[in-house]
Amino acid sequence: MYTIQTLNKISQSGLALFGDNYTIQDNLEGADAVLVRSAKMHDIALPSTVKAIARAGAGVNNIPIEECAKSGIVVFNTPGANANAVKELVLAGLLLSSRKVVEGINWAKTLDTDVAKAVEKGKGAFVGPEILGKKLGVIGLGAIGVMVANSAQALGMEVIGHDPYISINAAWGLSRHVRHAVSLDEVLAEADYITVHVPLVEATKYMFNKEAFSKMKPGVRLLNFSRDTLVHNGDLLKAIEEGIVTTYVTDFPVEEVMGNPNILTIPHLGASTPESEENCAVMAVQEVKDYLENGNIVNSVNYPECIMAWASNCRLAIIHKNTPAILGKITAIIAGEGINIRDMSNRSRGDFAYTLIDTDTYVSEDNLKAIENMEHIIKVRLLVK
Ligand SMILES: NC(=O)C1=CN([C@@H]2O[C@H](COP(=O)(O)OP(=O)(O)OC[C@H]3O[C@@H](n4cnc5c(N)ncnc54)[C@H](O)[C@@H]3O)[C@@H](O)[C@H]2O)C=CC1
Ligand SMILES: O=C(O)C(=O)COP(=O)(O)O
Repeated sequence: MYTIQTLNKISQSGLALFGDNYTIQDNLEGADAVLVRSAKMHDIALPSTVKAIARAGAGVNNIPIEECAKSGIVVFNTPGANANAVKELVLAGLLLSSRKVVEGINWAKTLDTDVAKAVEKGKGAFVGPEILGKKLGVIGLGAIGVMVANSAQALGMEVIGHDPYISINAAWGLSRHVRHAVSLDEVLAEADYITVHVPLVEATKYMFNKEAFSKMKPGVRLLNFSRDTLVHNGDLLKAIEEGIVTTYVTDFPVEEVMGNPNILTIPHLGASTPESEENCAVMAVQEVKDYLENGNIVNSVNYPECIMAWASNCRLAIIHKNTPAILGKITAIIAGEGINIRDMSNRSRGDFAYTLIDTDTYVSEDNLKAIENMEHIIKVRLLVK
């Protein structure tokens, strides 16, 4: 039996996949794994029973992934599972940043008499440009950025993209019409519209600051469907005052940006579609189940990918530091008991590593303890098929 805690509302079609061997609860007591969306986990003390956290979504800045790695908690996310939902809202955001639809609707709501006449008289206040032929800069060409770039191109925009770390898969998916911008400055200088699709990490925090705004084309429209603090809000407000930014569309409103007529605040709706919620939940549940039951690691953000088909009925799943000679010591303990190893896989990522070992028979309690007590070993699990 396994116990799962959900920290946010997770789609039922995903949770149903857990099946009878799982209990789902809303507290951490005895939890083997946690499912989360945007809830902040940095201040939550996790019990030692927790082996995995799955973020049903893309961004993991709400989870202390380094600390989790140190204590042997594997953190997963669901790459691409909500990308289409975000792409569709970004396309809406592009249009809303241009045409004064929100302002116009709000004004129209105030009309109650002689409406048709008032509309024709007042509509001149809500003129906004078309996006056709305008230049869109896409910063970050991952799951979302690629979809946005391709769709904007199909809508007739000229698209330039910047991503120094673009993956081969993403590059394969990118339309050949999207021009490669070698530097961020190139995008800032040329684009009429800029949309940002990078993760929030130390290196990207406040990437839109005073210096970046000073390099932008006056009148630019900026879209942020990624995270609040990618943009320095104080510098943004000045850039709006100075006429550099015409409209800022954000999916991450905070107090500082509320009430500004040039800022459209969307209440973090990027991934809020039934399709995306289901996709994310299904992927997150599959990842957690595969890890808890088989020891396989797929789509982790703090541990290496490691997948091995069962070669016997007994498996050791060992999380350890990525340090020399550790495998020899583990296998020496197993061999000392006269147990044969049928298959083995060892993968590393930065300071951490993971080893799966399938043995002919069960390693004894004493020797499991001996492995657990070795220097650089973080967590040991014995799995049974
Ligand atoms: N508004 C919403 O509801 C949602 C927001 N997001 C946000 O969008 C972000 C991106 O999501 P995905 O596209 O799914 O992630 P992804 O991991 O597929 O793509 C991120 C891309 O950013 C690139 N990148 C990293 N640092 C960069 C830099 N300094 N300059 C340019 N490119 C850089 C990476 O190489 C990668 O290709 C997430 O991290 C999350 O913060 C994601 C899903 C929903
Ligand atoms: O996946 C992401 O990074 C998101 O921002 C989506 O967040 P949510 O799952 O809607 O709370």
